[in-house]
Parts: sequence; structure tokens; C-alpha cells
Amino acid sequence: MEAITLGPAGTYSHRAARAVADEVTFSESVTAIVESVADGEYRRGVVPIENSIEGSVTETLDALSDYDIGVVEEVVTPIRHALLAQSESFEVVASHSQALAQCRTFLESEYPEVSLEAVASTARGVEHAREDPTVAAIAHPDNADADLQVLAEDIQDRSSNATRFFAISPAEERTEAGGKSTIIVNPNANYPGLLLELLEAFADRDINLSRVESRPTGDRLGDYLFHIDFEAGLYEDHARAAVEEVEGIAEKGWVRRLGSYDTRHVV
Ligand SMILES: O=C(O)C(=O)C[C@]1(C(=O)O)C=C[C@@H](O)C=C1
Repeated sequence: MEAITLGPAGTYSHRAARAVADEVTFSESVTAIVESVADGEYRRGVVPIENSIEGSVTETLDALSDYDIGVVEEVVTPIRHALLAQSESFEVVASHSQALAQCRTFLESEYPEVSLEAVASTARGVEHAREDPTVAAIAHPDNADADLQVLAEDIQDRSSNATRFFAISPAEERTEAGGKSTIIVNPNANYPGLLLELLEAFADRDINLSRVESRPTGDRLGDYLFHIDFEAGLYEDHARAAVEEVEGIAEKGWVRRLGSYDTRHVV
């Protein structure tokens, strides 16, 4: 199967996508990836959801609520960044904004004078570093070769750096099988205890939540959507009952079930 992910070749998304598809195609926009899967142009997309140091990838969360897709697998991969350049004499470090943020302490202490440039992906930063000797990149060390050296390895601020990706599908391919599930809730209401009620639907059934993220709806200041991941499959009665209760609480808005899935760990 073919999957579309964040490119060019050599990104962490590419590493995650190789685990779910034998052919990988690239785009430089997460939103464009989600859109092309929602349209049915691709049967699979692989997009970053959250990182253990920097938290949510908000562009992905917003695309998942703007387009109708399914989640069919979760891929977790360790992120071990290297600093790559033609030589030590560089003035700019180019990388994805998440990668720059994950290496903030290293950059401030070792290279306080350099300027940082956010680009579409870590591999796009590698391309800049190949073209321009004044640019260094932060990316996976496998991007090094005879022209681009590894100046430092494992430069992320914490050794336990990992990113979670979703393998997404067109909405028709959603499944209820799997040990985890994701829903997006737009309650279209705002009263004391609303979030507590939503969470109690799971707590009362002893279902563990693994992530709750609120994102602005974009309609009015103070209106939020909730992205909820929980540790149960939608094939299970207690999970279905919890989501039905949430649908009752959100009757003025909507609830979207993105599906149930299992986790794959990739190095
Ligand atoms: O730029 C890449 O290599 C990506 O795959 C994107 C991304 C992200 O969006 O978080 C993925 C993993 C790392 O956390 C850094 C960047």
C-alpha cells in the first residue's frame, strides 16, 4: 500500500510511514496530507500528533477536525536528533519548528550566536545544509553522508524523546477493532462542569484516558473542541456506552469517532 507523509525523504514521518506502507510519497504540508486522504486520493497518510517534549502538533489536530478521516494505527518512534553540517563554520540552524524546540537547551548552551530558521520538515533543513555551507540542520543522523557530517548526536533536551504518529485512512475505512480509540467532541455549549461531565462518562466506566487536548473551534474566542484518546476499543460495550453518553452531552454540537487502533513501536 502507498502512504503519503511529510517530506522530503529522510523525515521522522518517513521513518514512521515505512512501517505502515511499502511505498511512500511526500508532501510538505500536514494539512495537505490529511486533505488528500480525506478525498480518497491516498488510502493512507502518516502524520505527527504529539511529542514527549514539545506536546501536540497543533496543525495536525486542526486538520483532523477540519477533514473527515479515520485513524487505523498509532506509530511511536524515538526521536534522536543530530546536528548536521558541511563544517563547524555555520551561522544558521534550519529544521522543523518541533525539532528546534526539542533541542532548545543544546542550541542555547553550545551555539548561542547562531540564528534559527523554521522550515517545513527536518529533511528540508538537511537539503538547505547540503546546498549552503553556512546552514546546519537538525535531523535524524541517517541523513549524513560524505558531504554532510554529524557534528553532534543525541542533542534533544531529554534522552527520552519520542513522537506519536497516526496512520490515517479515508472515513469509510475506520474500524472499531483495536485497544485504543480517538474521538473529537465539539460540545457547542459552555457551562460550569461541562468538561467534568465529558470526562465522567469515561471515569464512571473505568476507562483510562491517554490524552485530552482542547483546541479553539476558530468560531468564537473561548469555544473549544476536545480531542480525546482512551484505552478501549469501540467494539467494547463500555467504550460505546461512554461515547453515547458524550454524544448526549454534546447534542448541540457533534462527536466524531475517528476509530480504534493498535500501537506499533518503530526505531
Ligand atoms: O520534520 C520531520 O522530520 C517530521 O517528521 C515532523 C516532526 C514533527 O512534526 O514533530 C516529527 C517528529 C519530530 O518530533 C520532529 C518533527
